[in-house]
Amino acid sequence: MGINRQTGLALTERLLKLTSELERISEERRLAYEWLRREIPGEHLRLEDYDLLKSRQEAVQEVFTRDWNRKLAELDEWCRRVRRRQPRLIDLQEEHLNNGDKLPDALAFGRMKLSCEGWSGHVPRLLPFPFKRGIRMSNDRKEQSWLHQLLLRLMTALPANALRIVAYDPLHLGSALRPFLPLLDLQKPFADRRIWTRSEEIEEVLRRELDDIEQLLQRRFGGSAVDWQSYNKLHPDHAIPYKVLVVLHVPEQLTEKSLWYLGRILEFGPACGVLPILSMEEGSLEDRRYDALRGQVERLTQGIEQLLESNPVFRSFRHLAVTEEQEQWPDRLLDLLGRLAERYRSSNAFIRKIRDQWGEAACWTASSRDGISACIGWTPDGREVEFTLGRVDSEHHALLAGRSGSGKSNLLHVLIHSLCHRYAPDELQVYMLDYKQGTEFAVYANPPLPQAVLVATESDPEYGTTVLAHIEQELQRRASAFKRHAVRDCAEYRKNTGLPLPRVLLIIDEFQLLFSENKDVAEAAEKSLNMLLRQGRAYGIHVLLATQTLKGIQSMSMAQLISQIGCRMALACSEEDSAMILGSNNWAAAELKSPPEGILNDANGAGSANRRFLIPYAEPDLIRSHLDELHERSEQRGFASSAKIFNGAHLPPIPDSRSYAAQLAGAGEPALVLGEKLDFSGNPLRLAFDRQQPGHLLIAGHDPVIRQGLLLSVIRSLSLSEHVRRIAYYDAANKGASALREAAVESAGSRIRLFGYEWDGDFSFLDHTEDGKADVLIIDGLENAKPFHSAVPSFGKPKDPASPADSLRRTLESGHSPIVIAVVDNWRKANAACKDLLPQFELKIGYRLSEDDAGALVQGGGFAKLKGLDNGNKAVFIDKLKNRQDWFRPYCDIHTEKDEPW
Ligand SMILES: Nc1ncnc2c1ncn2[C@@H]1O[C@H](COP(=O)(O)OP(=O)(O)OP(=O)(O)O)[C@@H](O)[C@H]1O
Repeated sequence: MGINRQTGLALTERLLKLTSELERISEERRLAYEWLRREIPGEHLRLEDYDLLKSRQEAVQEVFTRDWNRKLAELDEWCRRVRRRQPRLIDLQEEHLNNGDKLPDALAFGRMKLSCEGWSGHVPRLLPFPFKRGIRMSNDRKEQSWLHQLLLRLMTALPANALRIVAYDPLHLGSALRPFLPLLDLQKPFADRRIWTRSEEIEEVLRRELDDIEQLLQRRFGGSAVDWQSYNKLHPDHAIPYKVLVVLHVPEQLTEKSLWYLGRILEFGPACGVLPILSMEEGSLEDRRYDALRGQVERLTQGIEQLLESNPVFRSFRHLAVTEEQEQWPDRLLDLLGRLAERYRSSNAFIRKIRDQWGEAACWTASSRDGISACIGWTPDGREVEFTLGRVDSEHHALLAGRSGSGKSNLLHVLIHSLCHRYAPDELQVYMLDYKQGTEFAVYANPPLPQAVLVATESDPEYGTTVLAHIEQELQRRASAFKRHAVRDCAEYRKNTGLPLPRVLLIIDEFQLLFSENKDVAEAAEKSLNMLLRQGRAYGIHVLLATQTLKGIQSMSMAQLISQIGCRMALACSEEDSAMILGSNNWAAAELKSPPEGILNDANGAGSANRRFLIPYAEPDLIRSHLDELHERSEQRGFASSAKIFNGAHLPPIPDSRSYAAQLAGAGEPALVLGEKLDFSGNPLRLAFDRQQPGHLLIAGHDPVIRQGLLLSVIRSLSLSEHVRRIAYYDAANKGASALREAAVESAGSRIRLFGYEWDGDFSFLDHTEDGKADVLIIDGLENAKPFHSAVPSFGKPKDPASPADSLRRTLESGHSPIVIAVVDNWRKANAACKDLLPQFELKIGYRLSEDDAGALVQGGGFAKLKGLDNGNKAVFIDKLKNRQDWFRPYCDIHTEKDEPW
């Protein structure tokens, strides 16, 4: 309403001043008459004196009438101004509802009749707003009706978004507020959508309100804002609503804790925009148990009667008679309530921004010693909703679920940003493992989120298990350290040793995919997750699992896994999912309108612990700029980023020669560097050929990009290896691309000889090892390499030297130089053409093979059936001799597709 902004003077003062002016004018007239009487005594007046007196009196009256009328007109204008916005309650109409965003600085409540001689008029009685102290009243009908009137006035005079009401009525089960019950279904102004009635409920509600007050005092205020009003003035875009806390029949059903909470709220509430209104019987706090509260009520509240008494200034008037007139309850309230409901409904749109949660002062100042928490949204009545893990009184792991499009990714962004705003990298480490297709978490890779240890997008289940294993190792490391220092948990470790120990948060989006592919992987994942969920708490390791649905995965021992997760966050989903996420019989999530609504439940899904909240939108630009800010801050503070980046959608690019050389340095034998290990380390996969018994390598799979990448890696590795003398490259499939040829010649120079598909296969120029260096024969397309197929008869004289096929077989059997590296594109064809050769290779690499072909590849090696090789950007290396199996991601040449055939 902002009336004071227009006048520069608060309304209450203005009306008081104008009324006092009327009194002053009357008093001035009286004084003037008195003076005249003294000057011109009335007895035995001469005629001319009488005339003089008469004319003087008329002049005084004239001045009086002029001034009086002027002031009256002014007063009238102000009264009309007030009444235009806050008429008497019986005159309230829709147009009087405050549809703006400004708060009034006074509430009209009843009126005063002023009379003076023959004149009388009314001025509204104004109560300064906000109230400086709580209000107490009795339970009698008159005072209860004042309560209704006061609430109605607040609902109509404050903007819809600016008022919240929390009420407790233990004796009448909510019916004490009967006129307002039709509003309960809305989220405003009764944000809880009900009136609390039970002892344990009010204890919880009072605790919550006190927590909010504490939050305001500790986090939101400070600096330039000292209280609710000054904060709202500084932050008009996200002003904190005014809250009325009605507690009827005090101390009925109030536990000891409730009494204590209430006392604190009386003390600190009004400065934080919380108005406690208590009703109680005379003497109901006489018992010694209530001594403290009684004192607080006397000191910190004012009786409603006192509040409604006219200003003492009026009592000193001698001309103006002032009488109070109370409000009357409107007859047609239902109509008005309908309008009010409409207004509250339409104001439900969520207006908070994610940035509202962050303040510069709060950046990286929090300690995670006793747990981590961050604001992830607001309840409909504007209270911050904190996501908390790891505290003594909180849960330790979280589950987030909601159907596709319900805003899971958005909530994860909000959560990650809010946490990473609060905790520096030495307080919090985040592992992000995303199984979703798309680039949702990719934003955290560049620039890397300072707290991120891992940013993995489009992850692979195999890879996921290695991440879990890595975190398990971290847990073990912590366990040993705790044992050494004889401490029980993270907080104690930090307290006793003074050493830093960041909390670890592992976030797995679409975690059900970890269990989707392969039984071995699923079992490994489940085992690790179980271990982290069971033991993570003490070691400051927390897990957040997100999923679209729990259906399907429930069939595994997932139910047990999930039962260990106490904090549940649900977005819109089916009733079935709601019951699975939150807890049986808890279907509340099915009613959610997500985005932006969500439910936070940190009591294992118990229905009474549902906290409905609204999630802010993490705008992409904002996310990016916040990340830049965090990154800059981390550089200033000297936190070196060590985030591992994994993108399952792309193969790693072939490193430059220098990196290859570095990888090969120190190898005492010919070696290949073929890609990155598919594990948390992401280290290069180095494959060395034993000097004594080098073994031969078969590479099989159907994917031109991987094939090309592997061949380039092979050639580059061999040409950089000081233990390789000569290389023969036979392009039997006639598939070689110019890039490959150029790379071969460029890196190996004269050490390489290139052969086309017409080659006769005579590789006798490749000697056995002489000077400790090996020769290598690369057969690219073994299935097409006719000279090496046993089916090809060896024409010529029987005494002719051995055919290339025989020589190759002998070489493979002997396991001696030249080292043979054969590439097979079409496994079936190769199996038909040179079945006898294939088992001779001790070293094998497979990629993009059907389950059967993969089985045939590892046949006889004692390896479990290879699953998951038919898709994904990965390959497996198998060493039969050493019984070794490594999954890896082959390097690829990003230009492969553009190359023309060789
Ligand atoms: N709190 C919010 N306020 C406004 N818009 C939102 C909010 N949360 C999400 N959205 C919007 O809703 C859409 C879906 O959100 P999001 O991608 O986070 O959902 P999701 O549950 O992760 O979906 P999916 O599982 O299909 O990827 C997006 O366009 C997003 O911008």
